[in-house]
Amino acid sequence: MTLELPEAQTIIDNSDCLHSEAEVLAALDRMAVEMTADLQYANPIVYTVMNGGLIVSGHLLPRLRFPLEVSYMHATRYRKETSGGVLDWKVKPQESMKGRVVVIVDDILDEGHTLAAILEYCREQGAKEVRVAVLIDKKHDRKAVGVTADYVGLQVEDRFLFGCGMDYQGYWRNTLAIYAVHGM
Ligand SMILES: O=P(O)(O)OC[C@H]1O[C@H](OP(=O)(O)OP(=O)(O)O)[C@H](O)[C@@H]1O
Ligand code: HPA
Repeated sequence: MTLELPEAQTIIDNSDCLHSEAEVLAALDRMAVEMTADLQYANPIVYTVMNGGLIVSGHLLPRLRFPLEVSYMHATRYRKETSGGVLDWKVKPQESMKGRVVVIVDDILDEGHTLAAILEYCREQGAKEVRVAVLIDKKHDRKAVGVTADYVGLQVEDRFLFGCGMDYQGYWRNTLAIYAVHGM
């Protein structure tokens, strides 16, 4: 369902800004330093998990000043809802990852079911190593067993977030700052 414009505007006007644009950019700088130290000689394929990973990748990739290939996959389980359901693979990776170092970039590690399925897929496909970079790791104890990220920009409280790739009812992926929906 598409929101009426006033409603979409009210959502952001009433939200709580948890991390400013400057804080997000500083977090991306830190992630890039760590990733460069670990991966500059690894010749990785870096996959953006669409749609949420789009903004993070757009800012992170130019900070990785070493040779790498770029691709994407699309897996979704929240759609326009605030709780996740069954994972729907819309686009699986198209190229061979056999023997390669694979880096997965996403906006958020929440309950971890999306990443669990992606990690399983990459290992089945013969990736030599899989590293995970997320801007946000949400703080709670409902994580899928064994799912962690190697590079994390910000630890954020357990609220429903939007901005920097994350949507609320399909809107507001297009900010750099991170917001929490009022009352959620
Ligand atoms: O850790 P989890 O609880 O599995 O949630 C994290 C996933 O949820 C979001 O994707 P979503 O399903 O909303 O798809 P979208 O990015 O296309 O909106 C986000 O971009 C992550 O990929
Ligand atoms: O808090 C969230 N906000 C938006 N999308 C999400 N996908 C998982 N968790 C979230």
